[in-house]
Amino acid sequence: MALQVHLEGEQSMVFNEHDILERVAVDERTSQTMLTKFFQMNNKDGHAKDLKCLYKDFPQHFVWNATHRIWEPRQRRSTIGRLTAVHSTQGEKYYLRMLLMHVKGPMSYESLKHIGSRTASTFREVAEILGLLKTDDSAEQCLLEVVSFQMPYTLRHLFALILVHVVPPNPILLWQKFEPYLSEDIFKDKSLSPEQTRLKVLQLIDSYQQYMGKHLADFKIPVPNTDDFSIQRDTQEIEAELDIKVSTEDIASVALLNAHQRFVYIKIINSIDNDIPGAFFIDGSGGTGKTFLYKALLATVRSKGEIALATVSCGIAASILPGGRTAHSQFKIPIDENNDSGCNVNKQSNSARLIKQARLIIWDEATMAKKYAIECFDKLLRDIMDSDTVFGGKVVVFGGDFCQTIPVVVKGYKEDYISASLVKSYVWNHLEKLHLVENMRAYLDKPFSEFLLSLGNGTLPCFDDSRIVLPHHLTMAFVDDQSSLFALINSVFPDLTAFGLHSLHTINRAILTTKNDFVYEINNLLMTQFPGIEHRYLSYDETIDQSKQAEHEDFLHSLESRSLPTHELILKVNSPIILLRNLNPREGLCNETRLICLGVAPNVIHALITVGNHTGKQVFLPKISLQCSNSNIYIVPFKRTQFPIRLCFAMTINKTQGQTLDFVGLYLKEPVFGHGQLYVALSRAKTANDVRVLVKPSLDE
Ligand SMILES: Nc1ncnc2c1ncn2[C@@H]1O[C@H](COP(=O)(O)OP(=O)(O)OP(=O)(O)O)[C@@H](O)[C@H]1O
Repeated sequence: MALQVHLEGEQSMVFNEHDILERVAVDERTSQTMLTKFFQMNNKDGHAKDLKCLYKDFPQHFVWNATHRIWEPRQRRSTIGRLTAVHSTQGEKYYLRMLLMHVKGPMSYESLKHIGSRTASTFREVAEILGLLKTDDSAEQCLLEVVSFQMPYTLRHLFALILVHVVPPNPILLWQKFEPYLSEDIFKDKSLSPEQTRLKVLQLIDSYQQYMGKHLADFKIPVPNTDDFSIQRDTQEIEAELDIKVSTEDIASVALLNAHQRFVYIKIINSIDNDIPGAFFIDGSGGTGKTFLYKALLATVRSKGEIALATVSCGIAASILPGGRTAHSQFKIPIDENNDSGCNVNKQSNSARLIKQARLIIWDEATMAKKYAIECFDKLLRDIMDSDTVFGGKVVVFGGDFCQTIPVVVKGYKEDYISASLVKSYVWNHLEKLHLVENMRAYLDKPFSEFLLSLGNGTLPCFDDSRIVLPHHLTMAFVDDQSSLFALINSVFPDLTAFGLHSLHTINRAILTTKNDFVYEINNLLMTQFPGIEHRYLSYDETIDQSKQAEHEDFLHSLESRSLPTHELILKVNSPIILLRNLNPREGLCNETRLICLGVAPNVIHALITVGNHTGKQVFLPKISLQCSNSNIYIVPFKRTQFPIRLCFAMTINKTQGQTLDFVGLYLKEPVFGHGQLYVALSRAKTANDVRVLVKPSLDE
């Protein structure tokens, strides 16, 4: 059903040739339109008031009587409403349409201009305040909102992040405007001249950007032309590695290694100490202490003042290891595997020097990497080391668990997954296989640990070829969709106010499920119960080809993808959120990092990191433009400007790989479909008491 859109007093009116125009103009009946009557209904009609719906959804509940020009309650058949198209050149009418698409239950044209305590003078202004328009000053607004926190260290990180991910139109102006705030703490050092202070601040920002693959010069920010700056640039990558703090806990972990871990540890350290080339693969199922062992190895090498590179196939696991980075960013492996140019590391570069100096290179979750990436890495090392030996004769340690997730091949079959994986590479036969077998995560619960082992190895008895029976004490009885889901929610989150205490025990609980649709359903449900005031953020969506914008705008807002934030993001202070992009893995901001939302402002979110090595760190997140990595899945390629986050009371199973959770609620509305998904989900818990599984029986059961 087409719904009229017009500015106040600018509706089309139908009248007869002989009608007297003065009368027509004041005739209430002919001047009423679907839109003016929609406003009236929201004012006066009890049902419409309760519904408080969007204009486009109104025809689902009311039907337009064209003769009497009134909305009447709908008796039958639901209809989908569509607002008539308005081109962006039509100014205020275009912005009015935009607001009608997003503001629920408006009572008049005027009411659309009220936002909280403010009254805007135009619809455009309202659209801008609601974040529906892309503004050139969003980076500046974001920094201004953070300035009041007086945290120059965090502000510098945000500034670096904004330059790389927000790409403001005039970085130099931004620098000039915020230099005093960015320098506040360093300025207090009276031993530094103003020039030296500026140099130091710029060096710091430049060094943060380096891990995002950029430098200040890329943004034309004038860097002092001093030797200090270029020397620092030349050595900063190596110095940053040497500066990684070795925690006393990681040093102490060497003494705690179990017999298998110790065997592997000694073997690897022996290779390093005696300069013996070594290429190892540590195979261990979930919880057998691979990460614990890597930390012990890294601490041992680094505490001797030597370089150990910690890399991982995925962002979140990188943030768990001290100094961890994704292997793709550390070794500059091309994303496109058809690109045969190899790793983008120049043999004379600082990155190559760093790799050459490294005494140990770890690549965790190598089972998730495609064989081509590991082969690129092998070629890079041979080139840098001028050697024909595998991995250039360096000590390289891969690790992973083939029972968990293996490489993702879009729309691929089982054979495609296997043929893309490390085991099918020429490299595989060169790796010395070392095994960890004792489940240290579930060591307090032996029967649970043994159950996980059989599940991972595929040795549990199956019926109907593929189904297994879960032990009774892990499952919850299914009554009906709603009450069973509420029971699961209550067992995982018995007290939602506990999030406000920022206790890690509360934050480290999650409902895991198989599909994003179920994730949205649970997150939305929990958000309605979560205490606090709702803050609503709407994304700005734009087609890459701008000529298609007007035609597709409504459609773009409705698009969902697992790698994109939603068009409408509802947040409350203290709600748990998850990051959707690798903003700066070195600083703990990875795809899948979980955080707590500490505060909200129109252009920035203040949050606390709750997983990995950066737990407890406060960060600020800007809105960024995100393009879906595979635009082909949409009819029209487009970008979405939104905070790169989602709620994470519930998550898909894959998002928790490598993590230990204090409580796992597994919601199986339909059977698990991916390789090792059930195993990954259950093996996040330490004991059987920390798991509850809700399985919805299939219709034939
Ligand atoms: N030797 C040990 N002594 C004490 N605790 C240990 C030991 N080894 C591992 N752990 C603990 O067991 C848990 C699981 O270990 P870890 O995360 O290293 O396993 P993992 O093999 O990396 O698991 P996943 O494959 O699921 O990522 C962690 O809480 C870790 O601290």
